[in-house]
Amino acid sequence: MSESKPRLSPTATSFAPLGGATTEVRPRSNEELTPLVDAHIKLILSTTDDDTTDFAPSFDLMKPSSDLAACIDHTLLKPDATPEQVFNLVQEAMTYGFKSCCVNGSHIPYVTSTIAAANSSKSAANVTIPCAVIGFPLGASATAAKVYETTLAILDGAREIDMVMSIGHLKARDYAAVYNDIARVVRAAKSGPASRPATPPVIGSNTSNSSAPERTRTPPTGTNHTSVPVKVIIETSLLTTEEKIAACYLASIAGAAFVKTSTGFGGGGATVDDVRLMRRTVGFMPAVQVKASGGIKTFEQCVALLKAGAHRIGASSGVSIMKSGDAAQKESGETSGY
Ligand SMILES: O=C[C@H](O)COP(=O)(O)O
Repeated sequence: MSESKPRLSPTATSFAPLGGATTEVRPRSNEELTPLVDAHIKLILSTTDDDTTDFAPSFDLMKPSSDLAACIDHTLLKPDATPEQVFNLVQEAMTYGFKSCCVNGSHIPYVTSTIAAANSSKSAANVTIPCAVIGFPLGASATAAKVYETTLAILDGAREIDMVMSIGHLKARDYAAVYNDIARVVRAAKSGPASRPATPPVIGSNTSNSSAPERTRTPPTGTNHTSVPVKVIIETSLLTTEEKIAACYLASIAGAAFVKTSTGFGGGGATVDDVRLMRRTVGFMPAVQVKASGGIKTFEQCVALLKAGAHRIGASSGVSIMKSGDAAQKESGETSGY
């Protein structure tokens, strides 16, 4: 996606990320964070987005393409998702070239091994990677639980992490809790396998998945990553405008690679206005990207959200998005072949 210049011109020193390298996490206090958050809210609200110029991705948005597919996280997060449905998700992702398969942690080993098996039988490796949701869908888990969930998912092959922030602490303006929660997950994702805690002891054979094959948590090949990007889901449908700005600002300075609109389970999904606001809010740190997710069903929705500033799309309807775009092209006489 072509990176347009940040639309804001904050003084770098006033918004420099806190805490230096995000591999260290010095807990932050509300005394430190509240003035910074309030200043950013004021800045964003004062720069009305009268500039509605669209962001132009570096690829043609007139028809579905492999470039569009590479922006889509093909997602299956339903509580009743079966291994067969996960298998189909992976096949679809590899067929269309979607960026990732986004699933709950218990499905990560299966996604990892299914992609690896496909790659071993193909000359060209698939672009699709495993992506795990963490603290999903409520974000109300203890930080230590999110950290451990992150560690296990990466040991099982996850190459991206989509965490849900602590929404209640944000609404209580406990910015330290929100920041520290995100920063500790980011550190766990950046710290690399060597410093990850040992795998948990297997407690007896009467585990809830006793029918599941015994799994030894030795990192699958290719997971020797020292830096797995973390996306922070802020759940826009539950937030005011000021809270959306605060959440994106805190996620950015805590080391997030993306800010993401929705879980898809919070009663609302991605909107053009929210994506535009989020893109402006993180503009002071151009490396931070925006993911739109929740309720995205058509090619046209994807185009509108990408033009509003989204870098990535999360959707359980990836195949119909690609096909709906193709149908539109057929009507106009061109096809993309999907
Ligand atoms: O990206 C995560 C969302 O759960 C996808 O939501 P969706 O099922 O409405 O596409």
